[in-house]
Amino acid sequence: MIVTETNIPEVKLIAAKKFGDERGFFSETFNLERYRDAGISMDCVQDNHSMSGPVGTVRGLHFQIPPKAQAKLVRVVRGSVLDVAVDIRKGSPTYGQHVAAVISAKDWNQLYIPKGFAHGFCTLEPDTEFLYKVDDYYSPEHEKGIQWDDPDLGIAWPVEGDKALLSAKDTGNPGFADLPDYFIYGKEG
Ligand SMILES: Cc1cn([C@H]2C[C@H](O)[C@@H](COP(=O)(O)OP(=O)(O)O[C@H]3O[C@@H](C)C(=O)[C@@H](O)[C@H]3O)O2)c(=O)[nH]c1=O
Repeated sequence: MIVTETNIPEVKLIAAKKFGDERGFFSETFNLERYRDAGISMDCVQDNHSMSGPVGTVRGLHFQIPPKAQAKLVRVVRGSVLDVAVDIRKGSPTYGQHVAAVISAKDWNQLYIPKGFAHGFCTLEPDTEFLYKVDDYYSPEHEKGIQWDDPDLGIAWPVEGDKALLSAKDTGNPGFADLPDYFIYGKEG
């Protein structure tokens, strides 16, 4: 496995090893010890799997607030997405900045998103299947969203605002300027 830093050092791109043979392939997609040694410390408690039919489906930007904040390790087993992580840690040198990376079944890559980041993605292919591990349980009371296409964030989404397919919930998310200081840099836990 190869771990690469991104423009926000705490967000990491991972290339998992894939062993191909005449049957198909084998891949370790998570290994507590090895990921920890690579600086990715996650006590995962839940695995999630979503499928998005149409190209241009947008899910996000989402996060859970403390004490139910979640780190996420995301990957794609069918299709591809533009995956986005926005730094929402007040006082962070990269506050308000984001990482955007194509995560795909073909590239077999993963993105590690620590606590203190809002996360979302836009599908680039039909029927994209998105898998992710999280290190705290789903808690609707702690769940928050930010407007995915807020111009303040400057995210180059691969879909026009009026063509994106969103959940009803995600059409009503507040803008970045209205975000309370849920996370303080250095105290994300
Ligand atoms: C996230 C989640 C949802 N659900 C339920 C609630 C709801 O009825 C249904 C669909 O939920 P949502 O519309 O919130 O699903 P979705 O928009 O896919 O939410 C996800 O988006 C991505 C970008 C993330 O980063 C995730 O953390 C999560 O917020 O699934 C769970 O039971 N457990 C979960 O962990």
